[in-house]
Amino acid sequence: MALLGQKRPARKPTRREKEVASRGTRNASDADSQWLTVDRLAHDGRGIAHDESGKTQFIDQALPGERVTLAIHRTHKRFNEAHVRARDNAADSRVTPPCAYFGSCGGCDLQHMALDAQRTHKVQVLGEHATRNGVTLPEIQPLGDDESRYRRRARIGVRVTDAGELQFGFRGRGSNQLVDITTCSVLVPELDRLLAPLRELIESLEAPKRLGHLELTAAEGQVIVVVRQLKAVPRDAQRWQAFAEQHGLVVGWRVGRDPVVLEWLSGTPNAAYSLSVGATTLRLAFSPGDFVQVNAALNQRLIDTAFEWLGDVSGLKVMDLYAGVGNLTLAAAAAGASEVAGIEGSQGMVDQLMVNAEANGLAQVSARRADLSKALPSLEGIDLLVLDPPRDGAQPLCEELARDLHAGRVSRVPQRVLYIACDPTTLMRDARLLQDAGYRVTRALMADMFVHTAHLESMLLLERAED
Ligand SMILES: C[S@@+](CC[C@H](N)C(=O)[O-])C[C@H]1O[C@@H](n2cnc3c(N)ncnc32)[C@H](O)[C@@H]1O
Repeated sequence: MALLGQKRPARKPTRREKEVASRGTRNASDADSQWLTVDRLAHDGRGIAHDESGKTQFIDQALPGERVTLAIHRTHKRFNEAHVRARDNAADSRVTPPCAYFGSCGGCDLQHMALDAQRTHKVQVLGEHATRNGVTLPEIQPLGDDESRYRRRARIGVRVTDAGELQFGFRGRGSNQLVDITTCSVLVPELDRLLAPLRELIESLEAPKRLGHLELTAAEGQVIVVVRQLKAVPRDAQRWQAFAEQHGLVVGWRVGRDPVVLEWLSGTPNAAYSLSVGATTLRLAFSPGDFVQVNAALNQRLIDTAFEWLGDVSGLKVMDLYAGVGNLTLAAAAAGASEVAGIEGSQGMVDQLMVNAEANGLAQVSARRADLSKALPSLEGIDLLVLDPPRDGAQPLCEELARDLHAGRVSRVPQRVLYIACDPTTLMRDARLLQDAGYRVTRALMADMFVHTAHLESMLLLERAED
């Protein structure tokens, strides 16, 4: 009989559910009382120590050389996850985190480490990924700057609890819950100073529950706020308009589900950033949903380094895969390449790339849409291949290059590959494929694009011997 309108009786947990529960969370009172010394850092920035039985402990915010006792918050068969209960000494690299939310907010992992120590750690991580994959690297160049207010884009979650409390911020560490914030020390100042007023505005809205999240973008000369709104609320639209006027913002909302409609409530978006290539200054326009690197200064320096490595590219035929709105495509053209073809999966970004090429007078640029996980382009006659894939990497393409090289089809294999990656695991997997086929990594760089987090951007130049 159907239990309409009645509570279902509790069912027995499955064996899997029982196992997960028994693994579960131990509270601090169960914690180990041994003093352990932290040996090194895991790739995600947690300290690693071993207890008397040899079991590995991953410890939040513990640094190499520190003696600690632990509060274990999760046990597994081969390792435990823990945080520090007591610390006997402080590593030289320890600093006071600049943000009061560090530790609870999931946005940053490394604020307790000095910036140069963060960078040394990330260079080491990149090197370890290379070693693990058998890739031979030259010395890894670190690239970073001291400006840690770097994020020009952010997505802020908004939730109203059943008790009517507003939560406004990023997800907590290892949790789905939002950590309520009024400031963020890695946002560029024009975005950070908006957080407290935005929070106040949302509290005053008629229907804050209709709001999903906010996307903030600091473009040159313009700050754009896009509100994810489940259902339009006209009185709230007026409040957003007044807020936009007061703070000089462009505000839009994406309303509804299926289809979601983007409606501009105040101002007209005209987002763009500048990029210098030699004596040329490019202006790249983008829409709020398009990919752009979050750290503008490091993006510029990464491109400077790339063209320093590449030397004179005039007359070269270049293909830029995963091209976005043309960040590297236009840079290669401005540096003198004779033909540059960009391929990108989003038609909107392909169109934007072509608008950008035309606006910057770069007639040698072409672009088309393709899903590069399925359709591989012909590289016949290409001198330089630029790869800048998402986290999955570019395995199918690298496999195809390796097959062509093994089969002696050298005209289809570029002399040089410039590979930029946000995931060192897939980067080194792909680099190994290219290395086995005859490429050599001649330059390697770790760009600290995401300061205070364990993420790193890397760039390799791979070259094969002249035919
Ligand atoms: C890391 S971004 C790089 C964008 C650009 N190179 C830049 O520097 O701004 C990766 C790009 O790959 C695109 N992309 C993701 N998956 C793709 C696929 N399967 N085929 C083609 N493009 C894809 C994304 O839309 C995004 O623009």
